[in-house]
Amino acid sequence: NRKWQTNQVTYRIENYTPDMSVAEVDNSIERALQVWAKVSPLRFTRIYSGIADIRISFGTRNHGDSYPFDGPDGTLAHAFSPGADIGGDAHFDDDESFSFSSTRGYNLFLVAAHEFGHSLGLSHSTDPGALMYPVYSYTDPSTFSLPRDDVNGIQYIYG
Ligand SMILES: CC(C)C[C@H](C(=O)NO)C(=O)N[C@@H](CC(=O)O)C(=O)NCc1ccccc1
Ligand SMILES: [Zn+2]
Repeated sequence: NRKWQTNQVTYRIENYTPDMSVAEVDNSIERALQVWAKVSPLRFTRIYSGIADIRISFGTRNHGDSYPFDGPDGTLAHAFSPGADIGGDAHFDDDESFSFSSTRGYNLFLVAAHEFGHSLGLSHSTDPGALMYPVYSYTDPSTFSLPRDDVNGIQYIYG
């Protein structure tokens, strides 16, 4: 697992899903990054042009990397561990239905928080209660608190 060599990490939202409003996507992404900022020295800055460390995009099937998505369900998203170019980037499968507040479809905040764990250098956890557990399970975003296993994981990498 690589790591970012600076605590200042930039991100750019490159496109949007039709499932939610722009404001809801922005808010979900920002809150998902704050989950990790809160328990680490990492600080995230949004940029609107140029090359960001974490490039966030929605796509289906072949979407520009060697890991095509698989249509509805199955893989929901993937992200690359820290590094240049595709390193750190998070891609969301737009054949999924993403949601903001309802439990319909997959909650974008939760999926993004999991993906950004990968973008920061975390792999999957074997702890079923962890955010980095391989399989999505809904928890109320308004009461979400990062599980201890994930806190330990990020603090092991970034101190
Ligand atoms: C092998 C990878 C590419 C599978 C992929 C993933 O882990 N992405 O980070 C993924 O979409 N996993 C599904 C589960 C699966 O494919 O069996 C998932 O629910 N990931 C999103 C997730 C997982 C845990 C908490 C929140 C969100
Ligand atoms: Zn994952």
